[in-house]
Formats: sequence, C-alpha cells, structure tokens
Amino acid sequence: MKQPVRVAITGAAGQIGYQLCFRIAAGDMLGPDQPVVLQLLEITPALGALEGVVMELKDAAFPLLADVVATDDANVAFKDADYALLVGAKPRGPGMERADLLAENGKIFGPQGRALNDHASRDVKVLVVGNPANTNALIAQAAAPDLDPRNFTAMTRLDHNRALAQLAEKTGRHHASIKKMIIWGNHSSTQYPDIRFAESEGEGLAAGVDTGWYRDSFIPAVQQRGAAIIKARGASSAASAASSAIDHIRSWALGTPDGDWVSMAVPSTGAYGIEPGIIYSYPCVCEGGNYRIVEGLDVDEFSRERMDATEAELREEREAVASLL
Ligand SMILES: NC(=O)C1=CN([C@@H]2O[C@H](COP(=O)(O)OP(=O)(O)OC[C@H]3O[C@@H](n4cnc5c(N)ncnc54)[C@H](O)[C@@H]3O)[C@@H](O)[C@H]2O)C=CC1
Ligand SMILES: O=C([O-])CC(=O)C(=O)O
Repeated sequence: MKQPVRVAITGAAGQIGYQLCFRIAAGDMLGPDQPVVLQLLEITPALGALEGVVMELKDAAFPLLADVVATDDANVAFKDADYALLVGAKPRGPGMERADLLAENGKIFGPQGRALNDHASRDVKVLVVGNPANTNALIAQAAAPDLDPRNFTAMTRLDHNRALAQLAEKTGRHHASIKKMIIWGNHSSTQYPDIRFAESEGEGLAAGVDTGWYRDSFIPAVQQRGAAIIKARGASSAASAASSAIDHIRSWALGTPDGDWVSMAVPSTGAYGIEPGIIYSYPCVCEGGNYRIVEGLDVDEFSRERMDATEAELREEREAVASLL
C-alpha cells in the first residue's frame, strides 16, 4: 500500500465540499491504491456542520481514508498538504457576474496563500475553485513567494466538460469520445470555448457543424451555463463542479491520455501573446505530475479577438485587486 497523501479542502461543509470529501475518500481523484488524509477547513460558525461531514466520512468506512482533520485554522488545514482545493468562498446569486464576488472573496485568498506558503508541502498542487477563480488563484499565489508559482491553478475543467457535453449533443458523438476541446481565458462569461481542434475517433468535428450554431448558440451556452444552472436549481453547480475539480487534479497528478489535452487555468508564460503572469486557461498536457501548455496551435482572427477579450477582463480583475498582490 502507498503512503497516504494529504488533501486539504476549504469550504468543506459547503455544497461542493460535501461532494468532494466523499468522492476523494472513495479514490476517484488519486486512484484506488492511494490512501488519503483529508484536512478540512471551514469558518468557525460552520464547524458544527463540518463535524457532521466528519461523522459521515467515518460512517462510510472508506478503505482509502487514512485520517480526517477538521479545523478553522488554515495553518492546520494546510500542514504538509500535497494537494489543496480552495473551494471556500461565497457563490454568486441570480443576476450577478462572478467578478462581482471579487471584493468579498478576494480577501480569503491572501491569508490562505500565506498559510500554504508557510505550512504546505513544497510541491503542493493548488486548485482554486472559489469565484472569481482565476484572480483568486493570482491572489493566493502572490501571498506564497516560497512556492513555485506554477503550482497555483484555477478551474476551467467544468467549462471544458460542459463544452464536451454540448458538442456531443450536437454531433451525436459520445462526450467521452471527443478529444482536444479548449477553453481559453477566464472562468467567466468572456471565456472562449474553441472547438477548432476537437475530434472524435480521429475525425475533426468543427467542419461538420455550422458556424452560426458555433458562434451564436454553442459559445454563449457554455459561457452562460453556470448562470443557467443557478436559474434552474436556485443554487450554483455543485456536483458537476466537484466532479470537474476531481478531473482537474487527477489529470495533473496522473497524466492526460495520449493524443488529448485538458483545459487548466495556469500562470501565463506569455504563450499565445497573453500577458505573462495572469491565470489564463490554456490547453494543457500533463505527465509525471507536471503540466505544460500546448504551444503552436494556429490562432485565426476570430479566435484572436476572443482570446484577447478574455485576457483583457483578467487584466482588469488584476488591476481591481492590485492592493492584494
Ligand atoms: N470554478 C468553477 O468552475 C466553479 C466555482 N464555484 C464557486 O465555488 C465556491 C463554493 O461554492 P459552493 O460550495 O456552492 O458554496 P457554499 O456556500 O455551499 O459553500 C462554501 C463554503 O465555504 C465556506 N467558507 C467561506 N469562507 C471560508 C473561508 N475563509 N475558509 C474556509 N471556508 C470558507 C462556507 O462556510 C461554506 O461552507 C463559490 O465561490 C462558487 O461560485 C462553483 C461552481 C463552479
Ligand atoms: O456560475 C457560477 O457562479 C458557479 C460557477 O462558477 C459555475 O457553475 O460555472
């Protein structure tokens, strides 16, 4: 049996956290032979609810669950953490954009970045889910100067999975057969879901769908899916968000299949002319616990405009939180 690894989850008693804890303990994230210690962080008033989650985790008797820590102290939650899923933050309600949460949620990520800096494993892999995820990841990264900046990422895998589902429905292919989807940019309504390279069983899919559908239906549907879920459910996506967070870390830790890539919001290297440093979603290939941005893809005029628009929004968000960086 392998040695347990430590997985910190913030907002662990919230909607997404409640899903994550059980699926990670079941082995869905790191595999059926990898024991885990869950290190769960909540705000003090939610410690009672968190205790209930811990009771249920014990009751489920997961073979892979080595231990559970429940705390309201980030220094304890991040101690020696190998993975940190930063979920704890306020969700948006109807009529809001995710960036409207920046003033309130941004304050959470500086102190958590510092606690990661001081206590986590030097190789900790950080995924920010709490919105606005890209800029919150930038805030956490800025507060952790002793950690590799590359290890701070934000989640656009849910958008990637949503795009697979929409394209599968249109083309009659199964979503699992579709490879090389891309989400560029921000986890927001400016994101650019790009199907130009998407293929199923070796066959390109873009040529078979009409440009009007792609531009006027598909792109807005993916960009607005979070809002559509809030309208339908009265609460933001939770099970699909947790599932995609698990996908993000699993790909990063265990690798992407040959001939495919995943979308991850990572610190820009300047690839594709994007401002270095902002946390921008790119197509990424993962191997040996590392990711690399897929370089050299053709950028046409339509894509350039879309990629620049979502970059501009991320620069504006960075400006808005300059005092926290
Ligand atoms: N990146 C993405 O694709 C997605 C991001 N989200 C975002 O994830 C976040 C969480 O969503 P839900 O779980 O639905 O919200 P929720 O309100 O059900 O749970 C959030 C939990 O975080 C806790 N929390 C708040 N501040 C905290 C802090 N400083 N430290 C630790 N815990 C703290 C709260 O007590 C609460 O239990 C929201 O910001 C939401 O917008 C949601 C879906 C997808
Ligand atoms: O839309 C929201 O506010 C929650 C979220 O990030 C998503 O579902 O993509």
